[in-house]
Amino acid sequence: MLPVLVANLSRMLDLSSRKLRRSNGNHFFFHGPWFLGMSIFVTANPVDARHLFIDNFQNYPKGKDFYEIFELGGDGIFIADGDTWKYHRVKAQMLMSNTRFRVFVAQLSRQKIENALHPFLVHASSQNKIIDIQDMFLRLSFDMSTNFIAGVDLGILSRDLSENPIARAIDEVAAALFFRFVMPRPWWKLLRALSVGHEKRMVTGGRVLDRFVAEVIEERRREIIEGRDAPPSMLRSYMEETEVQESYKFLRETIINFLFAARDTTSAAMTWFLWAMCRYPHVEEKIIDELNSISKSITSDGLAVFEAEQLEKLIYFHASILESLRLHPSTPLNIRSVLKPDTLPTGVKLTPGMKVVASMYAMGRMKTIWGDDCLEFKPERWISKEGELKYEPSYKFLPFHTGPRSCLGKQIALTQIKMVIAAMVYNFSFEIVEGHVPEPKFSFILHMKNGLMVRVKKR
Ligand code: HEM
Repeated sequence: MLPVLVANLSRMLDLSSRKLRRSNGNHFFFHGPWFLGMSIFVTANPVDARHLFIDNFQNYPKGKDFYEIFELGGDGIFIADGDTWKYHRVKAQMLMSNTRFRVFVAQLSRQKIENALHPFLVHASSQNKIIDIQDMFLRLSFDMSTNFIAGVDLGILSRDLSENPIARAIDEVAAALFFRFVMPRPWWKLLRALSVGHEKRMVTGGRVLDRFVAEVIEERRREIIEGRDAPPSMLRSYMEETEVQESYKFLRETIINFLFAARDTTSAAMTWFLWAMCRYPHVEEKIIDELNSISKSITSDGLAVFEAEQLEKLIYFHASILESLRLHPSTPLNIRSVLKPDTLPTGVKLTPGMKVVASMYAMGRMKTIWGDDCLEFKPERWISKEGELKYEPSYKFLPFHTGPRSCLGKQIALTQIKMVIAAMVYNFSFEIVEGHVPEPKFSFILHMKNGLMVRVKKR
């Protein structure tokens, strides 16, 4: 069974979605070889999701295996369970729901659009260059995230697209984490003991990240001691609180967990959305019409930039982003452990030691949830007859997860996606290079396997 699984990894999302669509109850069990004791319950059923993530959420923690796989992130919000998780969650929630913080993130996004994104696209357009827009979004999203999380701008999105050691370390660590996730535990443990392959890169990448984190914490500490002004950031705000001032461990875990939570998710969402704009020009046209109805400022380059609060008014644009996330959720799978024996409302019995996987990718493609046209890209499905946004329960639409562990960065991510995409499609047109077929890649994040190669033209 396992060699078949490994050989089909790249097609795993589509294969499992097909199986989920055909299975009674839209769920199934996957049993690995007996000697691994692997028993996984895979579901795309909203009734299961509601029970697992909301009603009996305490029984489905991330678990010990998850903790071991993601050891680099320590006890951070993304990894921890119980009281440690709650502590991180309460602190982060307070900061991220603060209006001043949200306004600051929007201002920062605007600066990045004007100073990095627009110059990059103007240059690419004037040179008639083919660009990998996935790589561009990863760079932009990394710059934006390090800025609001740690207060540093690494300037990774630049004209020359030079390689950055910190971004490379994150990529290598993420690939190694995924390798651990899909390989039997004894296998990756052996590679770790031998310090070879992904495991070796995990160690070297981890060191680069730790050095980066140590430097930014030291820099913020000096700013505070010397009474220097600095733009607000998560790190600075935490360090100004006496309670956590000295806890290096807490600050380190916050930076690492938030970098992993924010960078790839947001950039993957932007990449699939831009792909949708190229693939469905009638949707793009409607979005541009909507953008024409709100106020904008014109930069010295003669390019339009939109403010977050203006973009909030646009229903069709918002609906299109939800539609893109429905078909291409940034995190395609969500994994949990089983603490105590439990019976789901659908009658399935789960026992401790099993793993539970909810496929957001499959859920977005279920006729039982979205109707016969579930595979079509139709922003209209999110809009009522009265022209308002339709409410869909979060356990049915899981790209930002649901329940007590739902995404804390949802509003920030939506703001960034809207500001960036508006500044792109209003000023530039994009065309996918002929013969380039974007394909989902099977990993924690729904990246495109071969990037998204496009030509860009100034409108
Ligand atoms: C389009 C962009 C994003 C998507 C689709 C997304 C999606 C998700 C999902 C599915 C989870 C649940 C993961 C799990 O339980 O295993 C999650 C958790 C989380 N997200 Fe996001 N996210 C996005 C952007 C962001 C950003 C920009 C931030 C930070 C500013 C962020 C911060 C977090 C945090 C801290 C958690 C952990 C919550 C907890 O466990 O209590 N996310 N996100």
